[in-house]
Amino acid sequence: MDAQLSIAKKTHSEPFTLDVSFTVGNGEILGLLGPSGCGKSMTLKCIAGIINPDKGKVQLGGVALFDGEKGISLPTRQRRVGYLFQSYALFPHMTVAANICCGMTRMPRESKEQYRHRCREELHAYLELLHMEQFAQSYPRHLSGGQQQRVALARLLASRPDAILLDEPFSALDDELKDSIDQELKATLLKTQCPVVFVSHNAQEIQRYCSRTLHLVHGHLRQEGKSGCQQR
Ligand SMILES: Nc1ncnc2c1ncn2[C@@H]1O[C@H](COP(=O)(O)OP(=O)(O)OP(=O)(O)O)[C@@H](O)[C@H]1O
Repeated sequence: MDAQLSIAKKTHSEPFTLDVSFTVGNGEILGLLGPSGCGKSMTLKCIAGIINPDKGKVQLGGVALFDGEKGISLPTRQRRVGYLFQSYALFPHMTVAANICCGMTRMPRESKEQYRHRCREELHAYLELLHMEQFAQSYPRHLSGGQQQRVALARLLASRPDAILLDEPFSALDDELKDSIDQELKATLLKTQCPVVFVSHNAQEIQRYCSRTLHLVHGHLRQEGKSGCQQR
């Protein structure tokens, strides 16, 4: 995935400009690290199509999702980009299981019975991966912030997107839980063979997951460096 984004926004205090350019390979987890307000979420929103940059391009698998010069801007739903919002955006009237399964639109449909069987298997695998087995029939309003965050992550993975954008995916989880899901979740992300952008203000978290880190300061990339951990 290639992203070149340029955007200027008027805020209440001072104008904010974002100017970033980066490439993420298939099966690569790229870290985007920076303090609050530096433009991390705005970068992801431009890729997902929630806001349009003023200029630039976003290419995914040879398809132009956005091209300012050519006037291309695919609607969010056509981009096949899985975006884990900071607010989780779960469907309140659906159980945890239904929230996860409703994302499974790309599951092969050989027969109705096989499809159901595969959905059940995947649902179980994601619930187990994220330590949420006992909450399958719960509703989001009965879950803690950290539990809702894990459901949103499971739903994103279940949707088999072509690119994955994670905005502070562990902000609501305690350290013990983070440690216990770390390795398997990283392996799951790598197995998707998608480009993954992992946004955080926590350098240790980025180091654990990412092979490469971009540092964002006031909307501009400062430097690019190895984070010191092996990706595979
Ligand atoms: N829709 C918008 N219109 C105008 N300004 C915006 C808009 N969205 C964000 N901003 C401003 O752009 C800047 C970057 O915001 P962004 O949400 O990308 O920060 P962030 O790095 O993700 O921070 P955090 O870690 O706190 O979520 C901030 O100064 C913010 O006030």
